[in-house]
Amino acid sequence: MTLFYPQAVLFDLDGTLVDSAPDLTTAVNRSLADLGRPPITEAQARAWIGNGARRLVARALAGQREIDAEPAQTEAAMAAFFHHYRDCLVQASRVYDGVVEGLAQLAALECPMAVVTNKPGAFTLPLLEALGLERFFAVRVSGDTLAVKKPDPAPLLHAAAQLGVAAGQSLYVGDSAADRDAAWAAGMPMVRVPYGYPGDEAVFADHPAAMTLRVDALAARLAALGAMHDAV
Ligand SMILES: O=C(O)COP(=O)(O)O
Repeated sequence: MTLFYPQAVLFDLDGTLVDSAPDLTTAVNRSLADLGRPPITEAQARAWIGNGARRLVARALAGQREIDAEPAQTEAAMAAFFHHYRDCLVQASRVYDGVVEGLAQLAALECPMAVVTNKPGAFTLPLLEALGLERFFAVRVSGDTLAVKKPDPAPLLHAAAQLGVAAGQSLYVGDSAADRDAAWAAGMPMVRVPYGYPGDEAVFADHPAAMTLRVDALAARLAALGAMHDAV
């Protein structure tokens, strides 16, 4: 039997590397206020993040997760969101425990790493830079880098190709059903973090991810596996 040892590790951003829900809630609520609409709670935002900013804003306008069509004010609310989120991008957002340590250990193993997020590209690099994480990632794929976003597999396949590693030789680390479905469709093994914004827990209950691990625990396992590999 050959051990699976990933040649690259790809990471989701919101809910996996960074808890961005408080600042996303602030930006959404400032946008709703501009339109004279009532605010949402942070708990609602946590359940509605994961399919890109536009879907979050549309869900906030509709007041529910499941929506058949975008509410009429979505375009105006999105323009306001882009304005407001710039102002509060890193007020309360924080890196999850174990992330910096884990990324540093993977960097020391010379593991190529990428971020694959549904967040608009205008916010991805500024957020990573403000939190000191950008240095770890050779490749960043955002929600608007391609014409499609997760759960479509294309962003993961694009990131793996940019790193020069086959999808099946890469590992994706995420928190949501969109992450799980994108990884599955890309033929990429997935590790789920034990926190984040799963959104629809029922989906995970039916089809669990491969493993649930914090980023530091994942890095420690890969370091141990690598040492075993080298010893053979
Ligand atoms: O903007 C979002 O929906 C969050 O994006 P992510 O969880 O893919 O990082």
